[in-house]
Amino acid sequence: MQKLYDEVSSLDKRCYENFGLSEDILMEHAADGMADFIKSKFSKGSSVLIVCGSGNNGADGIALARLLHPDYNVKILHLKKPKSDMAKLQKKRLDAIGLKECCTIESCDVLVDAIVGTGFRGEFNPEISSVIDEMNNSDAYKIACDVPSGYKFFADATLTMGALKKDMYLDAHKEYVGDIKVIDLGVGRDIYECESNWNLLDLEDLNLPNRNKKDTHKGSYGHLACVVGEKIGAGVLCSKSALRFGAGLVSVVGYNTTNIPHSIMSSELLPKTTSAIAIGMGLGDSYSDMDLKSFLNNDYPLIADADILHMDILQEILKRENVVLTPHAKEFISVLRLCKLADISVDELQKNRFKYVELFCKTYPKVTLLLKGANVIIAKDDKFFINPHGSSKLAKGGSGDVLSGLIGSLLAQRYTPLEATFNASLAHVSLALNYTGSDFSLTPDDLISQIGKL
Ligand SMILES: NC(=O)C1=CN([C@@H]2O[C@H](COP(=O)(O)OP(=O)(O)OC[C@H]3O[C@@H](n4cnc5c(N)ncnc54)[C@H](O)[C@@H]3O)[C@@H](O)[C@H]2O)[C@H](O)CC1
Ligand SMILES: [K+]
Repeated sequence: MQKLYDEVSSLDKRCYENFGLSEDILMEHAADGMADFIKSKFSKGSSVLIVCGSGNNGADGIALARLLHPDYNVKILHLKKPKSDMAKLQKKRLDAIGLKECCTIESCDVLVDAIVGTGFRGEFNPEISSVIDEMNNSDAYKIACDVPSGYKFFADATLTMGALKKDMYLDAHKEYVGDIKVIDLGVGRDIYECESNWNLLDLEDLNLPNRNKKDTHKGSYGHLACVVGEKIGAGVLCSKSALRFGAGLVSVVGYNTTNIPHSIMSSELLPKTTSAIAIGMGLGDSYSDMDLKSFLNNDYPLIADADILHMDILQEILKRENVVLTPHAKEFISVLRLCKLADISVDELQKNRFKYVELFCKTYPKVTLLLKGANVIIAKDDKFFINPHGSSKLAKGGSGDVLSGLIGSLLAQRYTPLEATFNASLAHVSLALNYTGSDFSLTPDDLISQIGKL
């Protein structure tokens, strides 16, 4: 797990004040980290074009040019005259060793975007936009210094300074960042970083269910009751995934339980041995609120997904102690509307995913939320996690039902709601990563059949 930050200038300040490391020292380490990265990937003599802006992001780029010259065929393009004190200082140092400047985006092996970093505001003017378009059309290996400029530069790798920035994990930014690597700035990351409520999940954080105890039986692993309605297929996918992920027993529950697999049980009412409930997937609108209340008149841990996220009964669900909500963007705006927290468009949500998740969690601190997306957000109270390992392979009907089953299974096996949710989410993305077929071909059944190989 790695920490994520809204901003790192306060962390830089700690370096100046607590460790006697000046801005200059931090910048030299930033440039050195980028130089090491390039040296590890490209042999001496490779051509490197560095495009610089006028602030400290540009200054990082100018320092990089000095460190690579003359072993590499370095060219520098100043889009604007150096303006910040550090950019002026770095330019003076570079001028002292003499380096060719160029004025167009020439063909090169490595192209470094040091136009703007965290100081970017507003929009680019057409001139800079067209340079970035040219850079994007280059065949070079593309490196973003700190962050891709304005999230318009398509990087193969983003070399980010000091610590991970939350903004890099906004869904829309996933196209631009490429592989992300943190560069240490003169002190180890553990020393540079301070507390943060936001964390990035690593695949290694996955904690799978275990069967280490020998004297057990199916009841030891819980019983998930999956309340199904009109579209039975969704409930079946959820149930099959839950059973495969270790729940001792799984039942589909409701009025429509025909044609279900032999391994799944069925009943009209909640089974007595129920230890967790999954509700919402394929529910349709055939149940009255009274019917639904009969499934909710208990305090079992519960995962709510899909159709139920649009229903008034959600208010009742949110009062429960151990509840997990797994909306996608459209469902989350419905949840926010039902809760009278915000009436917003999907677009507004996607631009401000972190803010609206924080708003929801502040109002419902007992609820665990998983907001689906290119980068999944998992949150409870003041703890926030981003799972960035999902891929477009998962963009298919039924993937979410499998995820609900994984969460429900862990809830039934008595993981806490937060643990159940982030472990299920990590398992879900791992299933897609492990799938060896073509990207477009993954089906929910493929996901379920991979569970046994985790
Ligand atoms: N710990 C760290 O992350 C460190 C980061 N470093 C680098 O410093 C930059 C941030 O530098 P700063 O000077 O604050 O800002 P920028 O260079 O990103 O941008 C300011 C620069 O850009 C111009 N500008 C702003 N908006 C626009 C716009 N819409 N169009 C055109 N130009 C724009 C503005 O006029 C300024 O001139 C960080 O990203 C790192 O790369 C340090 O190296 C040390 C530690
Ligand atoms: K940049």
